[in-house]
Amino acid sequence: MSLRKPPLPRLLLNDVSCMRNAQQILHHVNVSLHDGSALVLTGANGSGKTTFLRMLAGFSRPSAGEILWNGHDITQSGIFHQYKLQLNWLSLKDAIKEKFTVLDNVQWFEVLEGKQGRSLPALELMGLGRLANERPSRLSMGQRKRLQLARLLAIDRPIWLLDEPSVALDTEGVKLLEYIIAEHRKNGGIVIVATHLPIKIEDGMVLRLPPRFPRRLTLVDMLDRADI
Ligand SMILES: Nc1ncnc2c1ncn2[C@@H]1O[C@H](COP(=O)(O)OP(=O)(O)OP(=O)(O)O)[C@@H](O)[C@H]1O
Repeated sequence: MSLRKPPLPRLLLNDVSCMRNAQQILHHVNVSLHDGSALVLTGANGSGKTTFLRMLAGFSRPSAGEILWNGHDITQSGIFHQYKLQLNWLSLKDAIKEKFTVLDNVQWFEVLEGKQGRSLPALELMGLGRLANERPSRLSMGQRKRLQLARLLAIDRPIWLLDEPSVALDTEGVKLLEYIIAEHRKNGGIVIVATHLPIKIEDGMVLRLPPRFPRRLTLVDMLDRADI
């Protein structure tokens, strides 16, 4: 009989709560994530999906509980320094610099990462190869989102925190997003996605955050309940 211990989760949220602006947003969340896994956060507007991602990114600390990376608390400064180098963050703010070309907007992040040669192939995969030398002002909303996805590929860090990554993408763009998420996971990456829109993520865990303030009954709810 083997007495080998099961592997530590790469990321563990242990009874985590989080406040924002003196209000408790997340209550006693428990999640464990191993290499190659995915977590999909859903819930009503204001339920705390972005707060969850911000906390994992280290922008805010848990008010209770702990977040462990490889078994170490990420809020310890020595650990956080290493942990943050594992993160790739895609937010609704696209951080695109208008005075740079499309290619420079990806390459800049790649160079900061000490890497090279990934930016153009990433843009090509995202269907932006022919726009590489244009200014971002030439891009549509969906193309700007594709540029952000190209950055994820060029920077190539293991833990992806994606806030509404499919907003503004067309059907092909969503398929590309699903493809790069699947490939990233095959390579052992972890993906955490906050989304309102359906994205196909095989065997992804789903965490539905409860609404912060239960909404009042609407006329439609009342009619439903009356079964008219
Ligand atoms: N900048 C902020 N400062 C203080 N409180 C905030 C701020 N942004 C959001 N909140 C509070 O945190 C709560 C959770 O917001 P959060 O953005 O995490 O929700 P969400 O689930 O991502 O919403 P959405 O679906 O609208 O993107 C909100 O109800 C709001 O009261």
